[in-house]
Amino acid sequence: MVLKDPYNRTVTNLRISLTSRCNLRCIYCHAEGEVNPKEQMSAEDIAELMRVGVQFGIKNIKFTGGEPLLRRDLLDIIRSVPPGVESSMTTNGTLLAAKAAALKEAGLARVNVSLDTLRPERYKAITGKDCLADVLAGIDAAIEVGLTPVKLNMVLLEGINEDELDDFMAFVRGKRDLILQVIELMEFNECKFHGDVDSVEQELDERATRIVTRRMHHRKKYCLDGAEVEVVRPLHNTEFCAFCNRLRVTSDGKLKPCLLRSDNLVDIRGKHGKELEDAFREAVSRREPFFA
Ligand SMILES: Nc1nc2c(ncn2[C@@H]2O[C@H](COP(=O)(O)OP(=O)(O)OP(=O)(O)O)[C@@H](O)[C@H]2O)c(=O)[nH]1
Ligand SMILES: C[S@@+](CC[C@H](N)C(=O)[O-])C[C@H]1O[C@@H](n2cnc3c(N)ncnc32)[C@H](O)[C@@H]1O
Ligand code: SF4
Ligand code: SF4
Repeated sequence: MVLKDPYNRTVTNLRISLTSRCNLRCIYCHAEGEVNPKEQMSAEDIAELMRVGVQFGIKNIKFTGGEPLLRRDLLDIIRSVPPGVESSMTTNGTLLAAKAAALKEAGLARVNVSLDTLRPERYKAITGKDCLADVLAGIDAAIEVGLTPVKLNMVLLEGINEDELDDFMAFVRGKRDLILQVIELMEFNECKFHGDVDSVEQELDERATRIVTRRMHHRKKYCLDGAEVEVVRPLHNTEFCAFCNRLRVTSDGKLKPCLLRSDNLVDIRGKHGKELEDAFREAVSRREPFFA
């Protein structure tokens, strides 16, 4: 049975934050909208939640965080993804090189790797750590073992990386396993680097030989000069929200109907069986498009 929210949006995608911990300190991080989590869901509870999700029509599961690769029981969690469900992970990639093969073997389908710059000094300025080379090695390893397509998540930051768009396109050009995602900054903690996504879209519109609209969020995917570029543009975008099919789960065990709200969470700590199913239904019933 597939659940629909009061706005007729089906929920097919579960986005699970596995930890609030991270080994980087990105200047813009929204931490998936989590506010001071104090506990962490166990692998068993996550497995039960995924089973309930599948009962209600979940087809895709995204693991995120914090940094999901910091979870020691990550492979157990991936192995417990119910059959028939596509699982993917969004990671900063710093620890990916050594773990890519095991992730693939455990059943993970693909990864998105956050990479806002191809220049080491900028990487350090954005994330607080001088480890761009590790991320690049992680991307190579992910492609090598088939965690593909690998999406490179580049958050557009005014005065920081807007001039690197062509470099990124050159980086993904001709590589069928790499897709560039240009992401609009969602401002949290008064981060003031909102890049000009309008101009990027305009340029891509002019240069693209093919434009595809994805079902999810009605995101646009541009094909140009052998490069694939997806634009994630959530702010004040009523279409993005109208086609939102995801339910989030915070690392401390709360169902979160919208990334940008924290006033309508459904606590699932200590809930199992029928109680958990009811909580899942309740969270879906609380979903509202943020930009309407
Ligand atoms: N506002 C908003 N932003 C989202 C939503 N889903 C993803 N994002 C943002 O989109 C960017 C990319 O997120 P990822 O975790 O890499 O996943 P994705 O691209 O959404 O998913 P896939 O295309 O399935 O890999 C991040 O900046 C997320 O914060 C959403 O439902 N609402
Ligand atoms: C919160 S991170 C968690 C997973 C992992 N640590 C990583 O960085 O990929 C998930 C994604 O959200 C993006 N993100 C974080 N803060 C954001 C913001 N304020 N606006 C837009 N995207 C953001 C990151 O670039 C990353 O691609
Ligand atoms: S690596 Fe991910 S979770 Fe960590 S600070 Fe950067 S965006 Fe946030
Ligand atoms: S802002 Fe909320 S409703 Fe809109 S796409 Fe994101 S999670 Fe969905």
